[in-house]
Amino acid sequence: MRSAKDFFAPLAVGAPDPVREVPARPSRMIHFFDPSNPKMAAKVPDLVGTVDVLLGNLEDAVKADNKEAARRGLVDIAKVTDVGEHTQLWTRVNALDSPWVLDDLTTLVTEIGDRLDVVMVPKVQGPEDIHYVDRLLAQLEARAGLRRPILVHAILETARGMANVEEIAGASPRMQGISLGPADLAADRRMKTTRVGGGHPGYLVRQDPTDGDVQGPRATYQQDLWHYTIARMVDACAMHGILPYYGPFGDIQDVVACEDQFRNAFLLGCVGTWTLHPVQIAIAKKVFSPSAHDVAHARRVKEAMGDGTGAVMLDGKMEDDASLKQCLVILELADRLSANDPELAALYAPAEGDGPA
Ligand SMILES: CC(=O)SCCNC(=O)CCNC(=O)[C@H](O)C(C)(C)COP(=O)(O)OP(=O)(O)OC[C@H]1O[C@@H](n2cnc3c(N)ncnc32)[C@H](O)[C@@H]1OP(=O)(O)O
Ligand SMILES: O=CC(=O)O
Ligand SMILES: [Mg+2]
Repeated sequence: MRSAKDFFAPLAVGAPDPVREVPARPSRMIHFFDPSNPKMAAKVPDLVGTVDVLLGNLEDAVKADNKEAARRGLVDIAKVTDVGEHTQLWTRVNALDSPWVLDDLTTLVTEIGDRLDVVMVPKVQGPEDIHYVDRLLAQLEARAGLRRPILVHAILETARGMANVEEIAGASPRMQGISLGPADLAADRRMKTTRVGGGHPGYLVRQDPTDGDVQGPRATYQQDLWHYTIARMVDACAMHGILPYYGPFGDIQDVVACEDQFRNAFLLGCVGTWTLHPVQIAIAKKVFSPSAHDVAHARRVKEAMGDGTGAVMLDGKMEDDASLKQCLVILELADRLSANDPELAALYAPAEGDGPA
C-alpha cells in the first residue's frame, strides 16, 4: 500500500507533479471519432468549439487492420489542429491486454503528449490497471519532458470493474473520471440484451390485476436497466472527487430515447456523456446544461435562504440548507458553462426581479 504522503509525488523522476483536483472544465459531450476514417477526420476542425471534448478513438469500432492508421491519424490531427481553449483532446487507447496498447501510449505521449488532456482506458478491471497506466504515463511524460500530467479516465465495462469501482476511482490522483460502458458490461455480465446502451422493452413491471383478472388489461412500465450501475458509479466518483459520465447510446436514429437516457444520467449526477454521431451533440448539450428554469429557481432559493441556514417556505415548499446545496450545484454549473458560452450566459442571466446572481 502506498503511503498517503507519496500520493502526490511523481511516479518517475522528471515527471510532472500530479494534480490535486480534477480541472473544472466542461465535458458535457465526449465526441468520438475514428482517426483512420477520412470522412470523420475531415470533420474534426469544424467540431472544435462545438464540443467540449474531442476523443480520437483507437479501440472498439476501429477495425483491427486500421489500428495503426488510427494511431497515426490521431497524431497527425493533434499536430495540425488548434483545439482552442474550450475543447479538450482525449483519446481512448486499446485495452491493456491487447497487442496495440503499448504502442498507443508510447507513441501518443511521446508525439502529442503536450496536446492530450485525458487518456481513456477501456475494460478496467481494478486499481492495478490504473497503477500500471499511472507509472507508465509518468515514465513517458518524464522522457517527453511534459510539464503537466495527462489524466486517466476509466471505462466501467466488466463485472470485476464494477465490483472494484470505488478502488478504481481512488487509484491515482490522475483519475479524471469514469464512464459507463453498457455494451461490454452487458456482455461481461451475461445480460441478455443485444444493444449499445439504452433500455429494453422486456425489462418492465406490470400493474397488479384488477379483481384478480390476470387476463385483463394491465399497464406495464419499462424500467431502467442501468439505474444501479450508474448510481453506484456516481457515488464512487463523488467519494473520490472525480467525474461520472454516461457512455454510448447506439440507436443513433432514436433521438428521443437518447435524450431520456442522457437526462436520467444527468439527474443522477453524471456531468456528461459520449456522443457517437454529430446528431447526438446538440442533445448532450441540451441535457447536460441546466435549464433556464432550474437556474432561475436555484437563484430564488439562494436569495430566499439569506445566510444559508434555517428553513423558509417558497411557492408552498420547504427549503433549507440541503435544498440550497442542491441549488448551488446547479448555479455553479451554470456559472462554469456561461464563462465559455455567451448564449448560455444570456439564457441564465437573471431576469428583472430575480434577485442577485
Ligand atoms: C460500444 C462502444 O465502444 S461505443 C464507441 C465506439 N463507437 C464509435 O466511436 C462510433 C462512432 N461513430 C460512427 O462510427 C458512425 O457515426 C456510425 C457508424 C455510427 C454511423 O456512421 P454513418 O453511417 O457514416 O452515419 P451518417 O451517414 O449519418 O453520417 C453523416 C456524416 O457524418 C459523419 N460522421 C458520422 N459519425 C461521425 C462522428 N462520430 N464524428 C464526425 N463525423 C461523423 C459521416 O462521416 C458522414 O459524413 P459525410 O456527410 O461527409 O458523408
Ligand atoms: O465501450 C463502451 C461499451 O459500452 O462497451
Ligand atoms: Mg466497450
